Amino acid sequence: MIHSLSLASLTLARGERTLFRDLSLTLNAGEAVALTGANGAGKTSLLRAVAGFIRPETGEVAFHDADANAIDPTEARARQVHMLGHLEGLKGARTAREELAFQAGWLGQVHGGVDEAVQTLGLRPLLDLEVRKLSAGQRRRLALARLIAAPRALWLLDEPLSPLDARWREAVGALMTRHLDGGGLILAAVHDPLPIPARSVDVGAAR
Ligand SMILES: Nc1ncnc2c1ncn2[C@@H]1O[C@H](COP(=O)(O)OP(=O)(O)OP(=O)(O)O)[C@@H](O)[C@H]1O
Repeated sequence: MIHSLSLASLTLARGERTLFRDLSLTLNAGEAVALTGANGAGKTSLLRAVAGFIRPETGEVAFHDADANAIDPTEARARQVHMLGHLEGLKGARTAREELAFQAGWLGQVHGGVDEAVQTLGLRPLLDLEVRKLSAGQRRRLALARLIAAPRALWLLDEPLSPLDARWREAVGALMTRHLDGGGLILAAVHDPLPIPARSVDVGAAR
């Protein structure tokens, strides 16, 4: 299981533009880091680089287990990392129930995981609605279900709380705390502080 994530001297560019240079960061089991910075600073791009969707110009993303052995990045990303982006990866024409079943099949749910996610995220009244008919906050809760249904060590979350109301921010905060208490890791791009203790890293400062 991933016990630490390290970013060493990462430089990221999109097109002609360098977003940031030489960003280094270590995240250990039980810790959360909040990536901050202005619009366009590169927070989402950094999450995507950790997830393996963008190749850095320089530097390295490495995953280690509890014995400090390197985990093959492809293996780590395929089985031990959740990336939850703005677009959430949901299909509008599916019902919430179909979406949950699809996600669970795709990601490999634990026994009873979907039921637990439905319960924890208050999804029961939404199950027969098409995803496109859900509000932004309801859709986000549906997207967050995969974190419960198919547990993985490292959560990469892009503004996870932004569409949620106070009640669900608190509930997702409790979910994050439980994840960290169980040895999980959270790297989240945010504009507002996370409702859990987290180190802040200003992506915009690494220029
Ligand atoms: N696919 C892409 N091709 C080219 N440029 C891109 C691409 N995706 C993002 N960018 C550019 O990279 C820069 C950083 O974008 P990114 O989404 O990482 O910023 P961010 O810090 O997450 O911003 P925000 O706070 O607005 O979400 C932006 O200038 C954006 O236009």
